[in-house]
Amino acid sequence: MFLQLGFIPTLVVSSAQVAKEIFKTHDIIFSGRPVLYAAKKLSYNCSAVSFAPYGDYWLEMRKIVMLELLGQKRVRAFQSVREEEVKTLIKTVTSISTSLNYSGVVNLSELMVTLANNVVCGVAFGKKYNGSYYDGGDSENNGKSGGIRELLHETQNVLGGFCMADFFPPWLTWINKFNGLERRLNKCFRDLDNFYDKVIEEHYHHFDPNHNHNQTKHIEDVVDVLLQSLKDFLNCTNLEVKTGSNQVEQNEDTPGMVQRRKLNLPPGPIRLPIIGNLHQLLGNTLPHQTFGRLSHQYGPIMFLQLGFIPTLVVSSAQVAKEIFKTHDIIFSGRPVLYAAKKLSYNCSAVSFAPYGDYWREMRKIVMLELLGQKRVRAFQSVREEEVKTLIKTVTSISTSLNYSGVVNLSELMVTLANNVVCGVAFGKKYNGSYYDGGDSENNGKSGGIRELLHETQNVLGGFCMADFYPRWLTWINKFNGLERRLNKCFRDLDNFYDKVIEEHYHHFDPNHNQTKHNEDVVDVLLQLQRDPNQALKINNNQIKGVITDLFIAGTDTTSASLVWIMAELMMNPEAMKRAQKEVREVANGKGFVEEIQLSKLNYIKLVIKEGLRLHPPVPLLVPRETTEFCRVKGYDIPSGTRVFVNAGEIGRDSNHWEKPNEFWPERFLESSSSSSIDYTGKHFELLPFGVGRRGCPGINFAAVLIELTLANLLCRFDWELPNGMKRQDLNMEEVFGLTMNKKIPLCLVAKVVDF
Ligand code: HEM
Repeated sequence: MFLQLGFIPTLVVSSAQVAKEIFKTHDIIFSGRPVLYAAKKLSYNCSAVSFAPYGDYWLEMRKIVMLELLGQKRVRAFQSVREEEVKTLIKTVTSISTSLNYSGVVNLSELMVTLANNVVCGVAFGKKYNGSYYDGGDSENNGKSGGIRELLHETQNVLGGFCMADFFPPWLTWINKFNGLERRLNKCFRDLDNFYDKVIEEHYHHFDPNHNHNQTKHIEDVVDVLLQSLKDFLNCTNLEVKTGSNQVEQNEDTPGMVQRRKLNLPPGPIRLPIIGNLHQLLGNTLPHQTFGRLSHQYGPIMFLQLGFIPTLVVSSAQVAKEIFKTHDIIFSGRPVLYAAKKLSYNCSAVSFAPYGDYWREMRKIVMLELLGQKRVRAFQSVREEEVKTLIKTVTSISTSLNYSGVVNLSELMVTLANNVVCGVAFGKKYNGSYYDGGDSENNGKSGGIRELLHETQNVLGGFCMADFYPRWLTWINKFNGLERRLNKCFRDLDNFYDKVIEEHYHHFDPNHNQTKHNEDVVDVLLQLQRDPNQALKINNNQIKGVITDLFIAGTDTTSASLVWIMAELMMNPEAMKRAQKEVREVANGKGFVEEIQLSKLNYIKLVIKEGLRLHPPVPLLVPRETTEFCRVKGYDIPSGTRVFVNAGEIGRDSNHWEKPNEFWPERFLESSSSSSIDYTGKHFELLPFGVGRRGCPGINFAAVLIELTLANLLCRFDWELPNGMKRQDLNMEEVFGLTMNKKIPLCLVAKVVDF
């Protein structure tokens, strides 16, 4: 039977036959657990078995529980605990039945609870804790206020009670503030947590040969077993608890018992309560510059707390190498960010999918079918046509009186990159309004697709407080306008994509009157959708997610690179002269460099490398998130740590680069020491496209477009600064966003060169 409980689609199974079909055929699919409000908190962010999401982590934890705690051998080992408790029960019943006070009436309900609690206590902790949890449960206050039995009773009640927020979207959890549930839950959690801390502390002594614990020999209990596996895992000879300036005891928000130990975290600035180091990030400088400055003080592996988020910042090639050579998989997660989640159709595209089988399949599709060398070559005509249009536009502006010859290269580069990605993705340009499917011409005006993509970049790249706090705080976005902007963006993009997909259905209809066209990305994805041999069945939302990926990851990055490279060439006339000489020789009097001739351009490639070194368009890469606990350079890195690799800082590290702040393409010439360094992720000194499994898959796509465009801008025109401006007056400031753009648009005068 199907029901809708609040916002939650709900299935109720009420016969053996249906249960059999489900669990014989679809057991894995039905093995997830919902994230329930109280259970999440009390199970330490779903880190135990019962509420862990189905997956590798749950499998490991269940293995531990089955092997070490609940397997037959272990159950047998606790025989004496059970027998002792049942004997105590019998004694109690006997004494009540013979006592005059109780007139022989036994409250079996109460006694069964006591029995079960005592057995679990004995098995879990090696002794009964009947007392108050304030003193670690040692005093005797059987069932009275402040007692452990009472605390467990309250925990059961909180877990079992009706919670409105479990049936509505996460932002509605604020309701629990008013109905008292949050207060009760927090109190329960705090009391349990304090009690557990004391129990664990007591158990540490069982491992310490020097501790005078005057213990009687005891059966190994559950806490002993878990501490032993932690000890084995950490390969420690003792469970010494370290102390130091940057060590925290982690007990929530990061799955796994390992985090219950004091961690030896990398150095970092002092954290303030609640905001951690967020205030440092919100200063006047840009995040990669702030991180750069802090890393000079705290080192190339630095730990911060941004709001509630443990954060690692990597600022040297050496640390990046250690991480991505040794722990690439652990560092291949992505955090779930508020705006990215919505705009990537619930992380269903490549860039924000969590690391795992689904991401692997989607990335394979994107690499094989959309961004691989063969496919990139197939789109040569789209690129050449767009670069020719660009040259025509610049020519017409430079000869027109209206514009006094001044070309806004920043704007033209965005148009170029958008048009190329549109051509590749949809088979045609959509410059118009998204209300009519983008067909009318309203280049960049209100309601236009370019404007919509621009707003999408802004929403994605803006600062979102909820990305640094627990999920229930996302209601903030209702008040600061982000949610409204995000929903509008999503709706408009979604409507537009629907129309584009609808149009593409006709390409598969033999009766539809079509003109011949090149196969575009939407065609390829729709074909895969119909392919019965395709392992991953992709739906329309996934197709939309992939298209968003191409636009968001591929347009601004490419245009920003071109703008920065042109700006650097304007600042360095010698390099400009040398680059122009090369392209004009290769063009051989034709006035246009074709793609096939790009392989002859050597110096241009060095210019691009140098531009990307000084101005990586995504200077902190796309944030990663660790999927497990690991150690780097002797430091503990907890699971769920957000990771920024400061490619901007690494590219200007004076330990690796001579004259690091100078634009000097010659550093990559064959005769020099940096000649072998390229940007494909093999050399950790230069990481504009990222690194490892999650490195940029669009590298070929971007490289060929940047080379072709730059070559032709330099071939066809001589460039000058407008209005008598001097080189040193050219503003090279950066502006914060998803992509690091030049703050002031690059406006230059183009002089057409005759061929
Ligand atoms: C100059 C141009 C470009 C630069 C500098 C750039 C840079 C990056 C960076 C730094 C990352 C994150 C890598 C990491 O986490 O290690 C990335 C990821 C990505 N890029 Fe690019 N990119 C560019 C162009 C493109 C293009 C043209 C496309 C597609 C048309 C593209 C598609 C992607 C995708 C899908 C991802 C996510 C990969 C994943 O998470 O598995 N990029 N890019």
